[in-house]
Amino acid sequence: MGAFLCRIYHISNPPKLEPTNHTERKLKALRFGCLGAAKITPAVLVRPAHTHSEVVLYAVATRDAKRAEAYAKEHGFQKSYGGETGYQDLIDDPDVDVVYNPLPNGLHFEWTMKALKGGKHVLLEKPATNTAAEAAAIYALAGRKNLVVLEAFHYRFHPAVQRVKAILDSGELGAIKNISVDLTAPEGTAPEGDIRWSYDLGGGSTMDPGCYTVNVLRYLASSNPTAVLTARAIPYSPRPEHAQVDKTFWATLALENDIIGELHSNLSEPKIFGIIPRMPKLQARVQCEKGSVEIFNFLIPHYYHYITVKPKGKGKRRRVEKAYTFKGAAKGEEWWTTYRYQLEAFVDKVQGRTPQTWVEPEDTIANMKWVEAIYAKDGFGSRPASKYVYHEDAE
Ligand SMILES: NC(=O)C1=CN([C@@H]2O[C@H](COP(=O)(O)OP(=O)(O)OC[C@H]3O[C@@H](n4cnc5c(N)ncnc54)[C@H](OP(=O)(O)O)[C@@H]3O)[C@@H](O)[C@H]2O)C=CC1
Ligand SMILES: O=C1OC[C@@H](O)[C@H](O)[C@H]1O
Repeated sequence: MGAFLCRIYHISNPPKLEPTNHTERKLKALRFGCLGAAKITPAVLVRPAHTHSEVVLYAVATRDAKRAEAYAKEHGFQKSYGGETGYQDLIDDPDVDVVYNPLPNGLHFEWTMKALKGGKHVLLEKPATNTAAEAAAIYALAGRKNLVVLEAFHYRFHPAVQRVKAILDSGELGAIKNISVDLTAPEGTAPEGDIRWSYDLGGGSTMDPGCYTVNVLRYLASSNPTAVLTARAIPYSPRPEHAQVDKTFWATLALENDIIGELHSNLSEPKIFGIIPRMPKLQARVQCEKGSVEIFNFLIPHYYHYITVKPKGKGKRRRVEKAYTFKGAAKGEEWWTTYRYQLEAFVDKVQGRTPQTWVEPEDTIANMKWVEAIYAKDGFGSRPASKYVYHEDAE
């Protein structure tokens, strides 16, 4: 219980670097510029930056200049840009090394392409884009310009989910037969007007929690789907503007090596009897020939998680594991969040070091491909492709 409370405390109040280190880090640190005043930025970038000696919270840009100033002051960014040209002004700032892009999904493509065009590395929120073709175009440009782009599937950087994969890869449980993933959020988590309910901005359950279910399925299976066997979704509301915005979806996929994947996400799980909020579901379960492994809370395991391994056979015993840090030399602390581990890897990659793990371009592109395939099967259709056109001669 003490360890749990200590971890929770440090997640919200990470120990800040000493002032001497703060001064030193200006020498070789990466200056981050952040697009928009998104709710997720403090967790993904601001708090992790406080404990990373090579990260400077340099600038933030929002569509409103006053809000940009206030946000910069509140979160410790040195500079702010605002108004209609704010995002582009931030990209054009020669002192920005890295752009963090947590804009609505439908704007990821345009602003990532613009940031790359401006010569910046990009930490890009999930899902990378609205379509697989857009994700491919981003990585093609990044490759040509020798810049780093990472789709922020933060959970992949934490030791917990890597431990589950290591158990599967060890062969202890034999071949994988079935993987089922559930990711749900209680009603009210995404209120009316939230970007997640806008088709034009790339919203919907399959795009939001759903993109993680596709990702963890592919990650644990170490293979890609071959077909979407079934898919069903329910719209957010009966209003015409929500006809293609899924509140919840279920899908069954066939994967290479005879694996079946069962995915479900709900962005607005109704209250029990209309009054009692439901607990979020955050599980991935893997059935294998010789047993099973399940992780509770693969998404944000830094708060709390457990991995239950049930090997089949005489004398084999069920065991429960936890992994807040890596065994061996890899960096980390009990209280490091998924986002902190992710920032470590991202900075390592940009600085030319080998990150502990990475989400490769093909992985991101394949994830978008299968998100789109689910939308094709359930009839909701892919989110609209961006109207932004990148001109090669503009490089
Ligand atoms: N990694 C993770 O754990 C999580 C990732 N995410 C991802 O991060 C992204 C942001 O999510 P979230 O923090 O909830 O988003 P918010 O709605 O809080 O922020 C989105 C930002 O986008 C900017 N924006 C620009 N154009 C528009 C527009 N037309 N409509 C609305 N906003 C606009 C706004 O910036 P401005 O201030 O300039 O007005 C706003 O601050 C999404 O891609 C989401 O999938 C979200 C939650 C968790
Ligand atoms: O990235 C995310 O993680 C948790 C979800 O509940 C949230 O909607 C999503 O954007």
